[in-house]
Amino acid sequence: MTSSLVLPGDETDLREVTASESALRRFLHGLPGVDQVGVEKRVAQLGTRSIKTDAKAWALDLAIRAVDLTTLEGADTPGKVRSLCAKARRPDPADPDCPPVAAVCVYPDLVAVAVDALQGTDIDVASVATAFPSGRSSLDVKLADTRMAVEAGATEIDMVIDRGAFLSGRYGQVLEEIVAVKEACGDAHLKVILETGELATYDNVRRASWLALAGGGDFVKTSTGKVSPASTLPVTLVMLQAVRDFASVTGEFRGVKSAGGIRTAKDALKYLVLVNETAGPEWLRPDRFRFGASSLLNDLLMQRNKQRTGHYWTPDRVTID
Ligand SMILES: O=C[C@H](O)COP(=O)(O)O
Repeated sequence: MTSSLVLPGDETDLREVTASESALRRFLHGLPGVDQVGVEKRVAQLGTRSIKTDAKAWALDLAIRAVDLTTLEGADTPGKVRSLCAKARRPDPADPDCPPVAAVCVYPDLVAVAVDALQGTDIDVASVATAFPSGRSSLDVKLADTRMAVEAGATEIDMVIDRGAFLSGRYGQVLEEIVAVKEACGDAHLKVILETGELATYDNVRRASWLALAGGGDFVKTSTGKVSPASTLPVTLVMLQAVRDFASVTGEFRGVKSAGGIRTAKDALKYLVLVNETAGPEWLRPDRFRFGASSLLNDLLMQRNKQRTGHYWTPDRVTID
């Protein structure tokens, strides 16, 4: 078993931690337990925070810049992906100051279409891979899926962990898959989807986050959007604590992507408050925090417009996300 990561200092050396299944289990089960009541209370408290007008305008723009504009439907077509890319480039065609989103996220077979449509921009093309959303396939198939997306031009890969293996305690297998997919990514960034709605406990979310980080994930991502519950504020808090603690031990900054079920600007702002208060303001940037969302952008744009003009858009200004 190998890890791409060596922790500085000698208290926790992930080379040793990941050297054997038993050491890995000891490490993951030795992580402090999550105080469920405390986490939920903290989220409820932060949810009541109001944001001042200036900060709100800034936060709405940040939220737009942090969106991975997503379409992951069996019925997706090149035409739909092109429309989405046009929206990603210029979310509000009437306002040249409106920032573009961070990335467009699609299935592997539509990566080339997105790459072509986003030429000349800094917008990333993210592809789900590794037998998304279930992750139920052989490692060879998962690696082939990843390579296909990267060869087509994906700059970000959103993999899923094998939840069956994780819940059975086969942590070494999960880690090895993450390490292998990271290698197959080459220069593309790797987001590791935990599918928190299937992990049952916050302790498992914390353990899976550390596994993903130890395996070289650039981001830990909550959900596929195909399982309910998808992203929640409490699981995001636990994941933010993991990247914060990982950074304090290793000096390496990794990101969190909250994905699935986030549809309103009001909720997006609650997430940004949570990021600020849990990981810190250093994480309030699109390379350290993302929203994976298929239908959040329109509400962000409507609230942005309301903020600037004092009135909402008329329905004809709203296009598909
Ligand atoms: O990764 C992103 C999710 O699939 C999007 O989920 P959503 O359709 O609930 O926004």
